[in-house]
Amino acid sequence: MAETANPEKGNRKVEVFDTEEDLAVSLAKYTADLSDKICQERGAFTVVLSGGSLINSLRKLVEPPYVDSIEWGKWHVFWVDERVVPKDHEDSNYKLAYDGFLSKVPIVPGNVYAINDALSAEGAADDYETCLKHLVKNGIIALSSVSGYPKFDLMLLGMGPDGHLASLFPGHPLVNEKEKWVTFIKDSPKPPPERITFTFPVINSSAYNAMVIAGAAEATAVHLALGDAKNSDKLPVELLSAEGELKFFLDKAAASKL
Ligand SMILES: O=C1O[C@H](COP(=O)(O)O)[C@@H](O)[C@H](O)[C@H]1O
Repeated sequence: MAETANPEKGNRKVEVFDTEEDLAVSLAKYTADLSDKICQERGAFTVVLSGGSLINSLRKLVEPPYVDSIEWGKWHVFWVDERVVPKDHEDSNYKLAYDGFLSKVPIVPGNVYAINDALSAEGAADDYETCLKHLVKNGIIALSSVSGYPKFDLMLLGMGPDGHLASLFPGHPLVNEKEKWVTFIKDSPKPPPERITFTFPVINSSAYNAMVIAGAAEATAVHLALGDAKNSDKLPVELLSAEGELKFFLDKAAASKL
């Protein structure tokens, strides 16, 4: 059973689920409904994944009815951040998503855009940005008429207990990057240190952003992001928005300090 915490604020919605299982069920329906709508509207669905616990929360998508009903052939899959490690490394967000999700659904392999793991962090970020520019040019990724940045259809995001999202960490200058679409970090406070990440202007230009948070470890950051606290140094999660809709999927533990 879900309840809506904090009434709507702008285009932000917050739903709290009794259990992480209920959350996963609702997240699958939300993603499948958007996939249906957007595949019909534009013939392609650009989905951005994060790493971490998010992938496990997508587990209902690889089961009936969704495994059979979603137009997987129209999906184009990206990563909001990636660790600069080989694709078969335990720390790879690609490997996590492939093992837990992508290998279980008929997405076209050529529509899965992993980073080039043969490059340095800087090279991989530039290469990924070039790939995005090419896909904007040929109309697979939309371009926001509001911001001028790429407008992905749906980003499925997670948050760490410190309030970071993607590889944008509290107090790190990358949080303020406005020029690049994709940038790199070599001193990530969370290992591994070398990563690439979408920047906030790209993340916040997304049509739909789903922020998925389960567990008590994140409750303080959730409270700062969604509660009435007035903190001057904003956490990355507090800077999150979306052009269309930003929806928080929380379990009771994550929402326990609201
Ligand atoms: O390092 C990362 O952490 C965040 C949060 O992960 P979680 O396990 O606490 O949900 C993740 O969203 C990001 O993609 C990943 O690289």
